Amino acid sequence: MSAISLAAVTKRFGETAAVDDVSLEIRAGEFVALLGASGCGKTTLLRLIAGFDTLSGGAIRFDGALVAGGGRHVPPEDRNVGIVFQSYALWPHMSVAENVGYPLRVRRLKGAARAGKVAEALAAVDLTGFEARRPADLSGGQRQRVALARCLAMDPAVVLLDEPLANLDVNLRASMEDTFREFHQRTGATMVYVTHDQAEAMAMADRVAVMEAGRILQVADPVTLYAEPGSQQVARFVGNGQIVDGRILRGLGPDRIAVQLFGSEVAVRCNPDAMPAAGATVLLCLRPEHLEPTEGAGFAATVRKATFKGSHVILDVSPEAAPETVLPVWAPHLAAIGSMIRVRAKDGWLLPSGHAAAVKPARAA
Ligand SMILES: Nc1ncnc2c1ncn2[C@@H]1O[C@H](COP(=O)(O)OP(=O)(O)OP(=O)(O)O)[C@@H](O)[C@H]1O
Repeated sequence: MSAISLAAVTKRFGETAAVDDVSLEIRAGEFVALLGASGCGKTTLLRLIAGFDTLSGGAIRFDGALVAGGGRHVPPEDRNVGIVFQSYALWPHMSVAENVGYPLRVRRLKGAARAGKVAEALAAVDLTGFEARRPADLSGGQRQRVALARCLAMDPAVVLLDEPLANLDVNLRASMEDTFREFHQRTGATMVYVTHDQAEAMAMADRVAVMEAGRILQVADPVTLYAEPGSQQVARFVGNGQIVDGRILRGLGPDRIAVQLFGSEVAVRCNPDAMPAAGATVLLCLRPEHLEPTEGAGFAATVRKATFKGSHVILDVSPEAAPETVLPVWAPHLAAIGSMIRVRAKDGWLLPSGHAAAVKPARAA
């Protein structure tokens, strides 16, 4: 395994900066997901790490050794990087065992040593017994596991994965997520995983880097990213957070603050270093599970839509105080469309605004 250091990495195609001044330290053995919408630059960044493209600026280091930048470009085959693509890239005329053994053959590993490594790699992805099959006689998930085994057989220090589950159906994706996690635990390889699917990134990665327009907006572990998004873009992209206006009433503690929301008072979490002053208008991120129907205090809202989800119901409601806003609410029961209910916000996250003034927590009465 190798630590990867990206320092002010930039890649321009003509006028477009596909990757724009990206700096990121990936620890040896870490599993990092690059997450973003189509065209945000994640594949380009992966290609730069692999060595398929040259940098326009910045530097890339593996374990402190410069592999790209400052006029230097170590070619892909000398970076000890394994790559798994969306399209599997298997040889159709070769058997499973030949496909997995091919890079070892190129490295001139022979006989029992090669066969041993192939068997070990196939066992790791649960494909023992499939050695003689051709790729055409495998399912999509099995083909992707062959591609993973081929990568594993090389003992790469770094594994790069470019949307490897994009061609698979929903059920297979879930079982492949387990396969990737096990692969990571087993090999201890440093992994960089490109995806536009936030659930996939959150399920597998140690840290997720959210990208937009060639830049990293935020990099954090999945729990922090979900609970404490640093910007509106991240809040919306991760977990479909709704952004609403509120007004600061008073501080409640080092990281809690009372906010007026649709005419009712709610206590929300906030960054202790970015407490806005009382009276300030702020933006809150609310997720469906932060909201619940209530008989008591809360804000009045009209039910626009009710969707049964099995374990729970999602009610789309519009607050009376902001009829154009639609908020999904996690509810235990269905409610009639058009009915008026009361909704309580039991949690929420105050989005950092960047120009905050301190507000003192209220004294205990
Ligand atoms: N070889 C190229 N020549 C010109 N522009 C390119 C080239 N490769 C990528 N781009 C542009 O750079 C930007 C980032 O592309 P990239 O493929 O890295 O995005 P992505 O986030 O991986 O998207 P997707 O998920 O659709 O693959 C896009 O605007 C794309 O059109």
